[in-house]
Amino acid sequence: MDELAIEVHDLRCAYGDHVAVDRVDLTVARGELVALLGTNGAGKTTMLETIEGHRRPDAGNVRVLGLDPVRDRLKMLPRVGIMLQESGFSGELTTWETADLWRALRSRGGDPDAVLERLQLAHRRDVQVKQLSGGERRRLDLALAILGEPEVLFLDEPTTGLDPQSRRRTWEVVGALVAAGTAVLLTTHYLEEAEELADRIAILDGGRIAARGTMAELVAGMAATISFLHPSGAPSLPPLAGSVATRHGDEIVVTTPELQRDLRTLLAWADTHDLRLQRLRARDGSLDDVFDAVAVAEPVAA
Ligand SMILES: Nc1ncnc2c1ncn2[C@@H]1O[C@H](COP(=O)(O)OP(=O)(O)OP(=O)(O)O)[C@@H](O)[C@H]1O
Repeated sequence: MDELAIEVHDLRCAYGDHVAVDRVDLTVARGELVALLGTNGAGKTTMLETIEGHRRPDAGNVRVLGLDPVRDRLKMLPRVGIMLQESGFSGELTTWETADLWRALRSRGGDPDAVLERLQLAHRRDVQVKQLSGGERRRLDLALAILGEPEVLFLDEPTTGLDPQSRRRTWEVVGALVAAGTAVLLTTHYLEEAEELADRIAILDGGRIAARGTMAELVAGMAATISFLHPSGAPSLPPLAGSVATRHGDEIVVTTPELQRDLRTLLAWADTHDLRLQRLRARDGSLDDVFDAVAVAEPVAA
């Protein structure tokens, strides 16, 4: 069995003269979740639509389960689940009728009641879709995408509009599918969603992959920071070799390659001078920092 469920090689997609996806490579293995992040207009949706077979690439190669998503569409569809940003289901049908219709259309099998139970929609099975709340509809979208346990799952911003509890429940369901061997390609604007779920992360910017790797690999190059309110009348800071201290209003921010060493030095300095460091915070580099670095590096139009 092919270990790679999704293979994208040298993909290029353009709208007229505008290149939306520019020579991108990406793979997702079975049992792996890859999160595609990016600024607005970075090309995530275009890329996802092309991998799903809704658009033909202008150049490059896409394979899903070894199949060409456009040419072999009918063979591919029963084996994949797709959760779009907006679903176009009739509001007149009930939740259960929608799931049952979807099962018949996708000829993929699966038990509508089981999947509704899994997404905590069993109590809403006989309610018309138009009467569901926004969050319930989003959960129904996911229920339909995972009906019949697809081998590959595409999730386009799956938790937008969900409350924290529903979001966590969604993460549990997706995590269980990945553990059972499903390959998942996810786009999201929630960095904590990528941190929670992704085995690997790719950050798209202006149609190109600007950064990629595991969470650990991505944040490895990011400096840690220590911040605190500058105590009034405090003497100058102790020497912190290789670190940079800046002042933002009343706050001191130390950017450091040696978090533990500098924190120890600063606490000793505060003890010696009998200072209280208010709003003291120390943290490692984060995905936000990686994302900011990508966004900041964006060329400014002349
Ligand atoms: N139908 C279209 N015709 C022309 N340009 C388009 C079309 N759809 C998208 N674009 C452009 O292609 C680029 C990529 O858009 P895309 O929707 O793929 O980005 P995205 O990363 O999904 O953005 P968002 O996070 O805002 O949803 C953008 O510059 C967008 O304006």
